[in-house]
Amino acid sequence: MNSLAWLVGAGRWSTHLAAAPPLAALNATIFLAAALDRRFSTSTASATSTASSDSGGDGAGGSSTTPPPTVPVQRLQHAITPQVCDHLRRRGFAVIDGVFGPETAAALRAEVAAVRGAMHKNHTHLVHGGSTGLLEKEHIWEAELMQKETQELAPLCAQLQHDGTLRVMLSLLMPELRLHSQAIKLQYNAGGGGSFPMHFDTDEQVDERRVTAIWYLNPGWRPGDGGELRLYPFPEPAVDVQPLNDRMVLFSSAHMLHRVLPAAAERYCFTIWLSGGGGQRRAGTAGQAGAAAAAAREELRRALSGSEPLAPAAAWRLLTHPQLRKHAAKWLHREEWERSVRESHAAGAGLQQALDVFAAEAGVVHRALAPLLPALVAGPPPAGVPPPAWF
Ligand SMILES: O=C(O)CCC(=O)C(=O)O
Ligand SMILES: [Fe+2]
Repeated sequence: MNSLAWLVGAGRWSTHLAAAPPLAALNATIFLAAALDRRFSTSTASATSTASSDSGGDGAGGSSTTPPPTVPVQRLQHAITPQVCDHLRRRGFAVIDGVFGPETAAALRAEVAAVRGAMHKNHTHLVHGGSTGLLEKEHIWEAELMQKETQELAPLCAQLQHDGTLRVMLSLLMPELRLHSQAIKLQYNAGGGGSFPMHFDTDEQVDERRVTAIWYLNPGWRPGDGGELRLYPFPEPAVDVQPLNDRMVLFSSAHMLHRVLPAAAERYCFTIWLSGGGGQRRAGTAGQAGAAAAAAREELRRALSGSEPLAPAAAWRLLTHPQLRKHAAKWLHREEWERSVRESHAAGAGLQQALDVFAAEAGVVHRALAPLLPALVAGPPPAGVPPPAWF
């Protein structure tokens, strides 16, 4: 297969690194700390909606008296505002503080801690030349709430696994998401440098995950503890989200490149993935969609077949194209992508294989996108190039 066929091919990756679900996520990286910090203060200000007035306390490390019997899910009705959805739609992510209040956050944290004994290690999935390997991430433990025994250890999390309030609120304000189902995962990062390499949470051609919602449960978090979630809302610069207590972050599962920076301290969170469709999108229109996708691929092939660099506007139209932007983002951040792979796994043959997969993928993207790279490096996109759609 030539580079371009691989890149815009029929939805199967011959080479990729995946994080959370099998075959689901691709990995990569860069980031300019000072500029980003400034950008982040602006972006969080507009992304953040304070859902409660009693969220100021730090929850005192989970030492609350009586745990609340249920999660006050009605608070999500206030948390998911039109402003939050607007940010999510336009920028691909949104951050909301004080979602459930400190007591509930402490109780949720205690539940994740209670499930620790039933957790398994998280693995990076390496797909290379048709075979798949699993590479353990250091210090990262996870649990899905499949078993009754685990649900009994974490009743509030089990409530959230089934409660539809978040899904309904997002569906009301963003009907285009067509959300249909959800799944929860509890995560404990033991510190000691635990991190996630760059990845997407899904590939549109693999499943219908649309929105990732992560709640952080870290009352004592301080700068220096690490473990920030770094988002790469390409073509905008990266944004760091501190894993602060009772904070929820929402982002596009398929299009938001992200990673977790090495954590020096223990870190608790859980994730709800909201998925769409239930097959509705494919039913009936599969033929049309297939034809449209084939035409789009053909158009891309033509555009990228030359060897001359494209002018900035033409190049950026392609760089923000749904089929190319994720590769462009990873290529742009390739140094950090490689670093994140090294940071997330122990030295050894598995890490070497992951680095080989990284090098192969970065090389393919480099060759396939060659006419666009001068414009990408010179960035940002010129005025008039439409921003990419996130959902
Ligand atoms: O822990 C986080 O902040 C994000 C984890 C993550 O990216 C994942 O589970 O896919
Ligand atoms: Fe992720």
